Amino acid sequence: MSDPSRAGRDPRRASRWAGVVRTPLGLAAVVLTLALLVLAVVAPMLWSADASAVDTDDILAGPSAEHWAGTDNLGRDIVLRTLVATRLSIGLALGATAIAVVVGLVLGTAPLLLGRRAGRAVVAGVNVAVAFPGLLLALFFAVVFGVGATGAVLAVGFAGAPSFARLVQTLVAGVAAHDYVSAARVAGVGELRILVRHVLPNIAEPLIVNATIGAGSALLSFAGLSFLGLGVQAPAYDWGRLLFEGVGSLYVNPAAAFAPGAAVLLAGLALNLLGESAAKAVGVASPGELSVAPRRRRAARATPLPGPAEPDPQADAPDLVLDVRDLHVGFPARDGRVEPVRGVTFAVRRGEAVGIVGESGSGKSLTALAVAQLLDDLADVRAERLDVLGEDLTAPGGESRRHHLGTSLAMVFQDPMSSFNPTTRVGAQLAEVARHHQGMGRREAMDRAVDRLAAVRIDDAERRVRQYPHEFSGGMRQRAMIGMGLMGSPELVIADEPTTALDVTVQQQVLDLLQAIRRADDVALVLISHDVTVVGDVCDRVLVMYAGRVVEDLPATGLTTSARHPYTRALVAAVPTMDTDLDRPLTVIPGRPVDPADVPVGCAYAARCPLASDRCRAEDPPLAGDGTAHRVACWHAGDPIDVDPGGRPLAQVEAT
Ligand SMILES: Nc1ncnc2c1ncn2[C@@H]1O[C@H](COP(=O)(O)OP(=O)(O)OP(=O)(O)O)[C@@H](O)[C@H]1O
Repeated sequence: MSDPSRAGRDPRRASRWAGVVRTPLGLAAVVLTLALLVLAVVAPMLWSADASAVDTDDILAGPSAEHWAGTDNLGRDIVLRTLVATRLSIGLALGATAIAVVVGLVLGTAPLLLGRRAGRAVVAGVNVAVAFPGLLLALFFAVVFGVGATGAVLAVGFAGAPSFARLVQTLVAGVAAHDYVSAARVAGVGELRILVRHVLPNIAEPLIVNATIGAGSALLSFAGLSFLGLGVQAPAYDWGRLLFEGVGSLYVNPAAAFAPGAAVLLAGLALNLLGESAAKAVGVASPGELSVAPRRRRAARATPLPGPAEPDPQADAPDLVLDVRDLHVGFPARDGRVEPVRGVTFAVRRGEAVGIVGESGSGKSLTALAVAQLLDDLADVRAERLDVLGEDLTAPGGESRRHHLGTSLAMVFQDPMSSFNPTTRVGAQLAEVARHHQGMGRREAMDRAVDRLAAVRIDDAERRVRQYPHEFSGGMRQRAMIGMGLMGSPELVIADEPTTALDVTVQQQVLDLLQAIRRADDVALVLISHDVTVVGDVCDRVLVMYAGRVVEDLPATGLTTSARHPYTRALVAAVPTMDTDLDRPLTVIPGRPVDPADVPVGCAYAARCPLASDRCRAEDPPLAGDGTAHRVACWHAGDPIDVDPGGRPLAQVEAT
């Protein structure tokens, strides 16, 4: 019987690497590199003695049948010496590359592991170092570490480290922005473990490719250092040293410099071509194609705001899982600061399903990310209160908070493809949560993963846990993501557009699943969507967001009948129903959503609102309750809107 774990091994990865030899250039590079490595091993064994044999009768001889590249000033054969020098030359280059990669990895991953300030200092230091030409740095370090082979290895290694550090920073930042890293953070997994388990495996390929190219450059740097007399010292010799000696007799025997020069050229070319071919085959960027590192994501802690903001009327309920008051999320911008979330207040009770709707850019996701502590470290999160499952996120938290939220808060992201680490089997990713938080052993955690996959209605869960994410369909991946949330005992599930990326046929399955989980264990659900119908069907209550604020908070059942804010009414009117006259253009909300960098005075919706008055353009209405659970922020809440015979607000018809 075949081993299912083997069956699940990612075959695409291996075949990508095999693609290196499918191009003539790649094949030539592989053959040349292998030949070099073989030579490095066998040449000193075969010809070391002959290459050192002094022949005072035949010094500085030109090329001949016996000595193809002539002899040096002690009558030693140049070709043999060049062949024997392969081992030291390649060895030194690989040693220096290893140093560059290790130091680069330490510096490149530091921003992820260290705090914001220290991380930035490291990034700044690396940026300054990258600005210096590599050879200049190598010369500087060669002087610092002293003349000789060891000093040269350290010099070339440290000189190459900044560009590797920059590369690693870029790669780490790219991977750290993926949802599976966010998911691991929500699960309370520490940064070091995230780095080892999720980040490093996903940057290994580009790192190997770039290290190969780096080895080619190191080889050239060595030749340069030895040529300048700063590298390998006699009686040892590498290609650079031979070049140095050959140049001394250039006018007597030019071939003495040509042979080691050609070796450096060939070896450098082989390694560079190999790296470039691998980059193309594997589909990663080589150093020249890499851009400046994008920002990484790390939990931005909320700063307490002085109160008081008017609480959600149900904030006094004893069973709150979420109590958010006056939440602001800002980012540094060119002209100071933009604030896409501008004072959001709401509460969610145990077992309650609350939907958040609004057009793109209204601040829905930022609100959810602030609650899950997943915002970029540049985000400035302020709140009068930000209590999640009884944990005060405006206060510093420790391991126990991480543990509590890791098992009680689950996050489901929009893109099921990026929600899982592509290099790790699904079961192992689910099991990580149980092993980390519940202290389960490998077997027990895997059993639970199987159980949870079965709970989210994935057939043949025993086999599926051993598969990689790409072997799952989109809908299955999304269900598996929900299954990951169920590895602990969640009390709150935050789902950010969980069905947007899915086929319509599986959307309903995922929504049904969320409903079933909620009902079975009295789990609270915050469902973010731009689809009013989805939220209306699934949730008990709906928060309507506009320009970073909640403009209406109403029971889901009242969405079509008792919405009072003109924006909510417009959102509902924009959804086609069975009665919609399909011969007429569909209703749209005129104008554009507000740019967070340019929020107008007064009500942000005024410019698009058919009811807008002078007061609306001057004063921003507060989110006020009417004694029931219904809250609305509008000076004209519930006023009739003149409509045309098709039910479209007249102001909107004019504008469209
Ligand atoms: N890191 C950031 N820096 C600056 N602005 C940001 C950042 N992240 C988000 N924004 C801005 O904040 C606003 C709200 O973003 P958010 O993702 O919360 O919107 P949303 O309502 O969830 O929209 P969508 O439905 O498109 O996801 C957007 O205008 C966005 O451009």
